[in-house]
Amino acid sequence: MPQPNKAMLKDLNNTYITEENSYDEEEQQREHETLLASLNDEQRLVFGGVMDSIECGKGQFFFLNGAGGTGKTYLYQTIITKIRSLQKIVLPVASSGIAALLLPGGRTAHSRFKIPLNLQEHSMCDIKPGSMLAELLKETVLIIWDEAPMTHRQAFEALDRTIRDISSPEDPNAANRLFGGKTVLLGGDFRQILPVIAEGRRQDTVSAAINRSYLWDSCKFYNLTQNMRLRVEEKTFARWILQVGDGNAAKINRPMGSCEEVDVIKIEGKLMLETEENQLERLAASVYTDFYASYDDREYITERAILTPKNDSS
Ligand SMILES: Nc1ncnc2c1ncn2[C@@H]1O[C@H](COP(=O)(O)OP(=O)(O)OP(=O)(O)O)[C@@H](O)[C@H]1O
Repeated sequence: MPQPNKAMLKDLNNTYITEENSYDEEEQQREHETLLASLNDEQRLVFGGVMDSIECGKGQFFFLNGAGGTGKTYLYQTIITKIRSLQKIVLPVASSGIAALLLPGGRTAHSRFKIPLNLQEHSMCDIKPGSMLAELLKETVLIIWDEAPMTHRQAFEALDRTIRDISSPEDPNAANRLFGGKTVLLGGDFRQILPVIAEGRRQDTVSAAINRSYLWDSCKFYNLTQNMRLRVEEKTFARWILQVGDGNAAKINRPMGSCEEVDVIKIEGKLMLETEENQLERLAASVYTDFYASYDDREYITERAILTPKNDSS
């Protein structure tokens, strides 16, 4: 009887790798074909670029830029199902738990890569060479990281150093390649939330963003521009959000002589919670209705969130 080789036995004992290899190839292939058939030209271009980088071992670093509704998640799903149908490993992560739940098999980046909470300029992830997680990373052909603009650049840099470090004993070239030669696809929208620096100034936020990293010089940039949402009210809302992000939304005129630097924009009444008192309690009660009856319902929790971009509740 043929004996399994050592590398195969090692993989079988690695629960992380076993878990990632447990997808049904045929089911993934079917799902992939359905998604692929409806990709628009912009999405197709990105799909081709990412697959080419993986298949030819180019190890490219990509950024997928696109406003809400332009089909980033849809495209990630198309790529993920393709890779899993080939019995290869892709690790989809997101900066926030909510976005991670939208990716099949997704996790938050901090939990997946053991990124330290107190990042410094030369931090590394807490992944020991030879550990199960290190072996999983070595086997991974693609990392997808959604909502990248809201994570501090030092988190990506820590992951870059860590993958080079754990891969280089077996592959000396890995030490000189971005992410040790792995293909990495970041995505998101710079108009949305940028890294939150507690009590930071504007320039602190700007210098923490991924586009200020040494990694950015090697990044291939893709843009999705077509809004793929079908419902009219969703399209209208998406258009308004885009105007807010671009600074073009209708503003409320400032009083004559005001030296205030920030603009005040008009928000439709139906999006407002009109209340003078107990504003935080009212907000929480309105977003999390029936919280105690529903807090352990995955769908209920996935569908709602309160964002506070300035890390300031007052
Ligand atoms: N090529 C496509 N064919 C059919 N439907 C699509 C396609 N691309 C996206 N969609 C649909 O459009 C809607 C928005 O897409 P998706 O959620 O992927 O956008 P997104 O860029 O991830 O948005 P957000 O940043 O708000 O999460 C979804 O309902 C999705 O199923």
